[in-house]
Formats: sequence, C-alpha cells, structure tokens
Amino acid sequence: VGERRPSQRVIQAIDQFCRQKEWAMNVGDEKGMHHVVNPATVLELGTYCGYSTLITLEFNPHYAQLLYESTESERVHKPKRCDVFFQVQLVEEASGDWIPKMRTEFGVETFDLVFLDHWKDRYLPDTKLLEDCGLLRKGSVLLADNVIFPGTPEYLEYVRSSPQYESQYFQSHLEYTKVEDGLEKSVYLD
Ligand SMILES: O=C(CSCCNC(=O)c1cc(-c2ccc(F)cc2)cc(O)c1O)c1ccc(O)c(O)c1
Ligand SMILES: [Mg+2]
Repeated sequence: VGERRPSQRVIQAIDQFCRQKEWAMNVGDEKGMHHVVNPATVLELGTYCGYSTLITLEFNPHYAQLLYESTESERVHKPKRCDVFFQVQLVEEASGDWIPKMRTEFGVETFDLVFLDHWKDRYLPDTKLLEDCGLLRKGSVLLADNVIFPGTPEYLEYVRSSPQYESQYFQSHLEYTKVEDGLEKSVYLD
C-alpha cells in the first residue's frame, strides 16, 4: 500500500497517542467522516487540534495554536483574524459571531458540508443561523459529532422532526472508548 501522506501520518500518530497514552476529544478513527460525500466547501465548528480540519472556526486560541503547529502547509497571512493554509482558513472567533460574516469575509455562497463538533448547546442555534444567513443549499450536509455523548438532544429533535432535513444516525462509539456515541448526518432539503 502506498506511503501515507504526511497529514495521514499525523492523524495516525494522534489516534495512537489518544488510545494508548491520553484521551482527547478528536472525532477519532472509528466515527471518522468517511461516509460523507466528497465536499468542496466545508465549515467545521470546533477545531480542537485540527484532527478533522478543513475550513474551521475556533475561538479558543490554545486550540487554534495547535492547528498552526500541526498544519504542514506554508501559512499565507490574510486579515489579522484569520490565516490561510492553502485549503484551510482558520478564524479564532466564536461561531455565532462569524457565521453571519461568512459571505462577506470569505466569499462563501453556501456550504457543501458543515461539521458540528463544538459546544453541544451551540449546534441548534448555529444551525438556525446558517439557515437564516442562506448558507445552506439543497443537498448541504450537516454532520454532527457527539449526538449521543455528551449529547445534543435539542439539535437531534430539530433535525429529525424538521421537514427541511433528511436525517440519518451512524452509530459508533465515543472516540477511543466503548461508550455509545455517533454521528448524525442531516441533508438540507430546502
Ligand atoms: O471548540 C469549541 C469548544 S471546545 C470543543 C467542543 N467539543 C467538546 O466539548 C467535546 C467533548 C467530548 C467529551 C466531553 C466529556 C466527556 F466525558 C467525554 C467526551 C467529546 C467530543 O467529541 C467533543 O467534541 C468551540 C466552542 C464555541 C465556538 O463558537 C467554537 O467556534 C468552538
Ligand atoms: Mg466531538
């Protein structure tokens, strides 16, 4: 099998460390995101150490620094609040403050995929904000981590009962443990 890309080797090292030495709240190698179609424009809410990063919002400067250090790409400086790493744009601000600025600051029309993995009580308000700002289109995918543990009951209720979404639960385990958790994949029907 071909040599793993550097980013795959970093992910593999993180998983091995978190399984053997110290747990961490990455989405992990079991849940992963492999069942989601190959998106072009992705928003990740909650970067942590950049394990699953593409275009990502992180308000915690410590976690943001972890991404700077773990991202191999040459940094291209953009406005002071965000750095561009080729395909990765990092914003060190709270999701609720920045979602309304996505179009003006990044020229985003709509997102193909939004990966929700930040504060669990922000999943629902930020989803409604994405809808209200017109950042979802027919076929946009919301992929939410931790819908069972720590749990996001209000968000689950919303996406499963709303006629605007087609939702599917992918049962798995909380990263690096045997505790049940899973990903909820919700397709926006518009
Ligand atoms: O990133 C953040 C907040 S910290 C990370 C959230 N993630 C979690 O809390 C998280 C926690 C657990 C977990 C917790 C307790 C346990 F006993 C076991 C597991 C697991 C996960 O997979 C997680 O993702 C952010 C907040 C606001 C913003 O507006 C923004 O843009 C970003
Ligand atoms: Mg998570």
